[in-house]
Amino acid sequence: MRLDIATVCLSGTLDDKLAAAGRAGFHGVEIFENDLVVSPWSPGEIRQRCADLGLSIDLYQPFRDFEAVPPDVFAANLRRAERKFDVMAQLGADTMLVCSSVSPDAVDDDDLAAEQLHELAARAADRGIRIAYEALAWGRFVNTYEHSWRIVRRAGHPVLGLCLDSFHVLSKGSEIGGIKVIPGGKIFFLQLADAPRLRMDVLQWSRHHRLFPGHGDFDLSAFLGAVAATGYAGPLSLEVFNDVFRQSDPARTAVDAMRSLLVLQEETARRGTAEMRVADLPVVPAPDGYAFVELTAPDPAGVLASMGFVYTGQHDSRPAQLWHQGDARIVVRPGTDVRIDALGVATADPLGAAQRAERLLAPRLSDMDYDDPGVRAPDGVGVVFYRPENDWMAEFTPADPALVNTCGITGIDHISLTAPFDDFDQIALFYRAALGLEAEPETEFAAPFGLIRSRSSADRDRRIRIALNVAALRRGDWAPAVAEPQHIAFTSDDVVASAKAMRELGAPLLDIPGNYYDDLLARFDFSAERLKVLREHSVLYDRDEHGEFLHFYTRMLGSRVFFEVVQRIDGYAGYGVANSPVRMAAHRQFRLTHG
Ligand SMILES: O=C(O)c1ccc(O)c(O)c1
Ligand SMILES: [Mg+2]
Repeated sequence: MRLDIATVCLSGTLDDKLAAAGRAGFHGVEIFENDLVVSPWSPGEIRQRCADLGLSIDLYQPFRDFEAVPPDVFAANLRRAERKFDVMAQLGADTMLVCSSVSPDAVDDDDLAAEQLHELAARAADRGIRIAYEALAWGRFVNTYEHSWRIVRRAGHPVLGLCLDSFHVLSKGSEIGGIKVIPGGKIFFLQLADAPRLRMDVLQWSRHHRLFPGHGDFDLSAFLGAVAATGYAGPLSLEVFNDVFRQSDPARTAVDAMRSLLVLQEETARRGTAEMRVADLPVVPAPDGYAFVELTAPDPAGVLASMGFVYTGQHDSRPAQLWHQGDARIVVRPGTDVRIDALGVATADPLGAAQRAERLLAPRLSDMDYDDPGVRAPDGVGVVFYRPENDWMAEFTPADPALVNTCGITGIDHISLTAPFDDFDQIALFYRAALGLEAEPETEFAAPFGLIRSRSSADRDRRIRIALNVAALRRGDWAPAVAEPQHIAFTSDDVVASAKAMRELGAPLLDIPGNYYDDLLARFDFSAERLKVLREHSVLYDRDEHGEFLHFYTRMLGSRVFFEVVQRIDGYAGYGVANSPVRMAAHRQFRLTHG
């Protein structure tokens, strides 16, 4: 299917927007009138520019406040329309979007609306133009797709059809089953936007908070499935009004937008909509877990050894060391600060997985860095794919077996990354789509330096879990929060024993304040002995409907990375998010007292 984007989605002037859309691989655009009016290019030049970029102009919009008005206003509106048809002729655009009226001049009269739209369509037909009528969710009298369809049907003109916009339909909670009775040929245009569920005025919601598909809470694949079932064969066009995107690098936004459409098509097809031709995204087996996590660090040996890791080998061609404990493997390469460089993901089909991620517009990693196929995620973290049988370990020359002081770590539970506010949604969608993960419910918590949104995703078997937090914005000079913390959470079958063993080896564990334990006692009916053990070892606690969660943290290593050790009891499914503010405050306290 043709994949389009409205120029309103992207920041900049028309040349920035078109270049970004073209480069991201879109087939066509909706030209927003404002973008055209402020452009130094004539409509003919815009047409040429689009052609050079391989873009068609599939819609001109918006034409407002046209229908159901008194005769004098109607005459003026027709004159206005004729001037826009002139522009469209020069643009080579054949479809004009007419929004349902919000005008105080309009009257509540469907017959009059149909009659006037018929007249508009007759004039459009003379110019080879089609009219797509869209019910704005805040339209004065027409604000549901069902109502706009009744009027279009009553008008009965072949070049008058509907524009369906997922935001207007889903924001009102309309029944999407009704879409299936509309003949596909009468749907002239389809606009797609997601949004978070918010309780607010619908116009404000639409103008400020629309999102690309997969970033919000709407069931867009059900919506697209319903539209596809009508036989609609026109473009899938993104129309997202969003305060952040209006200011962001349009090239990056356009890539994010394209990725969201590819994922939406795939999901719609997977949910059984035969009409939806699948984007050629390779389908790959579920990941088998973390092969390893790669860190840059100046002096890894100290901390990893104090946590019971064993130095296992030196890479044959790169300055990288392999450390392991249980099934947790850490590759460390020397560098000035500590950061997570790459996730090694075990999969039965490494090449397919890398091709899928590449098709999702992630750049391929160079062979210089890794012998195996990998990509760079939008947050800069490498994702490298390996067969599960560990053949990648052959690249390391085994080290002399060191003194083994295991501290009970059995594997990697999850990776936690922090994304800048503006990129959070696209980074979350990328990891989910590239690795075949399912989104877990989004949470938010009040942390010392900001309200933090947190969203995790995991594969069905919970072998790969990625938790993503929004970075605190760090407004002004008051910026005490760690910029973009990252951490690796290891599993242990006995967290208290692990904490004890690590303390004995001198691991830099994080002390948790006494108030936290007093509060635990109030919230949970602990025995005095149990509480004493948790307090003594700075082990935190959480509980969900499945079971219990025990975990502890290290101090910050370098400027942004720390480790966690977790124990999930009876299928606890969360991440101890309730304890995150405690951890953040404790990291802050350590910085204050130890510099
Ligand atoms: O917010 C608006 O006015 C507006 C304009 C054009 C559209 O297609 C739309 O969905 C909303
Ligand atoms: Mg719209």
